[in-house]
Amino acid sequence: MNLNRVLHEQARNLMPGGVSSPVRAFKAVGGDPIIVQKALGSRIWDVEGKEYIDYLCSWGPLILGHAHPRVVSAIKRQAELGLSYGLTNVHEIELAKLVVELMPSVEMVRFVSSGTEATMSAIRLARGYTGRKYVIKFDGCYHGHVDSLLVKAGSGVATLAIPGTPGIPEEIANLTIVLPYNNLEAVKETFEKYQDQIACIIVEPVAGNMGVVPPEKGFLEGLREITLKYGALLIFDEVITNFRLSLGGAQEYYGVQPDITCMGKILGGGMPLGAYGGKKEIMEKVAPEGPVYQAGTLSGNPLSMVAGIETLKELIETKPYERLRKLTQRLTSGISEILSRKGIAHTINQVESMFTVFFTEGPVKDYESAKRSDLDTFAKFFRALLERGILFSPAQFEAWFLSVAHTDADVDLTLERIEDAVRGL
Ligand SMILES: NCC(=O)CCC(=O)O
Repeated sequence: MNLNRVLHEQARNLMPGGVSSPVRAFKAVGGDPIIVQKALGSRIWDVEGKEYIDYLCSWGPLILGHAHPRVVSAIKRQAELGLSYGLTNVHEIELAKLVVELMPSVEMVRFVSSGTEATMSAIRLARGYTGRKYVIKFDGCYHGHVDSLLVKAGSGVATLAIPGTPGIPEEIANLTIVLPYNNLEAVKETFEKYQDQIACIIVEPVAGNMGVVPPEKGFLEGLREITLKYGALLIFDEVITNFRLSLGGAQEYYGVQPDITCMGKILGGGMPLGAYGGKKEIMEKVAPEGPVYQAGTLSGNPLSMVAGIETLKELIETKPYERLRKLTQRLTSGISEILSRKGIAHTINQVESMFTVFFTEGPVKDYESAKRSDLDTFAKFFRALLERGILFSPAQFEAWFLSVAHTDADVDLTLERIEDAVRGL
């Protein structure tokens, strides 16, 4: 019997669904989830020794590919010097400096251990700073598993079609107002109704959790304008987009500056790391400088810090963005060509090195249109590719990622295998 299946069965007795995060169970696409043995560069191997070209890239952090030598040796060096101090270390100062230099709107930053912690803390800070309680989020956006942000969320919640999550009291969910993405009119109407009761808007500047959905022209600018008008804060959840679209994230890419930015994924170079940051005036409200409390035993962990520092330095020194965009473009146009030839309805949304294949005519501009994708075709496509050694997100409402380790030859091989896979669809 397949070792992946044997181990998954064991795991299911020990961990809910046999996983530490729901999407890893491959529930929406059927078939056995793979159990990983190792990974290097653009490749990942399961416990059977089967090799895959990896476009999941750990859900986004691995822009340098798996086990990049520069990052790995920094972690090894640091490990000899201690794994955690629970006190400030010099690497925090260095990474904070890099973040402040690179992200246009960030003057001060607080490190945490995950993207979820970053968004949870950012919301608290926005409420503490404004003294208001309502939060606006967008349908199909996902900001981690924070109570008040898990309302009509994308990512795994959308994938498993969970309408709402038990365990979140109505009183808390009621403080979150959910609006359609790319719909400024709805935002305006909501502010007219709630006026000065809205603490903040939180938004993925490029949605990545209903599949990739770019902001329409004027959407982010409009959010900036409205929040300024009503004295609410604008929070960009850049956990996926930071250092992915450009060195300065989506805020640099689109030229719109939020008040608070949530970071993660690439920031930690594959180690657990999140952060939130923004203008000094706002960040100085965070304890111990100010009254808004937030803490963490492992926050600023030296292993995560050095992994983040080396990742950012590598990106600064090599500026891989144009090459990544072109390589991704070659992959997406190749996929589109193959699907068109086969007469399979599809739309591919790409922003730089992240993209999603939707099985619908499109355009896909919000969660309503993303949901038109034929999930049955998606599942078949996923399984056919997995069988042929191509791994991407086992969920429609996520992104594919390329890394600097992916080569032209990888893309050629991927297209060849996709061509073969769709023959059977
Ligand atoms: N884009 C969503 C994620 O990266 C989360 C992955 C997970 O739920 O494990």
